[in-house]
Amino acid sequence: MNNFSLEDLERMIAERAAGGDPASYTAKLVGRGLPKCTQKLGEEAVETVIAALSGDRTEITKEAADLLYHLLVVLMVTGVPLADVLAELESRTVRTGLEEKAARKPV
Ligand SMILES: N=c1c2ncn([C@@H]3O[C@H](COP(=O)(O)OP(=O)(O)OP(=O)(O)O)[C@@H](O)[C@H]3O)c2ncn1[C@@H]1O[C@H](COP(=O)(O)O)[C@@H](O)[C@H]1O
Repeated sequence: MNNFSLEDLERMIAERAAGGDPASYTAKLVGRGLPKCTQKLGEEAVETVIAALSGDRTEITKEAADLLYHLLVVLMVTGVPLADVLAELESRTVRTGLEEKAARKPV
């Protein structure tokens, strides 16, 4: 399983969403629109936090997998390729996180 990548999952999500198979969770979720997809992303984020605080590594692993899957769904629905997120992360590697934070424009 070590060859499986987030890019593979991103591709699978796009295929399932486009296919519209009624047996596909992805197609069903995407069909319910962005607000539902983002609601699920938020729920999985909270469940990952709860798992992390419990210290149960099996639960953390499962919740983190749910979180990454739902993040990829939201990226797909909003039209942001995973490659853009990875490029953003790569661009940040030239400086520390605290330097990057200081350089951000105030909101
Ligand atoms: N990685 C995942 C994955 N992770 C989590 N989930 C689904 O996310 C859902 C989260 O569970 P919840 O109980 O929170 O959600 P729910 O109760 O079903 O939804 P709501 O009632 O809240 O709307 C579960 O139904 C999980 O099956 C996933 N569904 C699909 N994938 C991948 O996507 C591929 C395609 O799946 P289908 O689209 O179903 O063909 C699969 O082969 C997997 O590789």
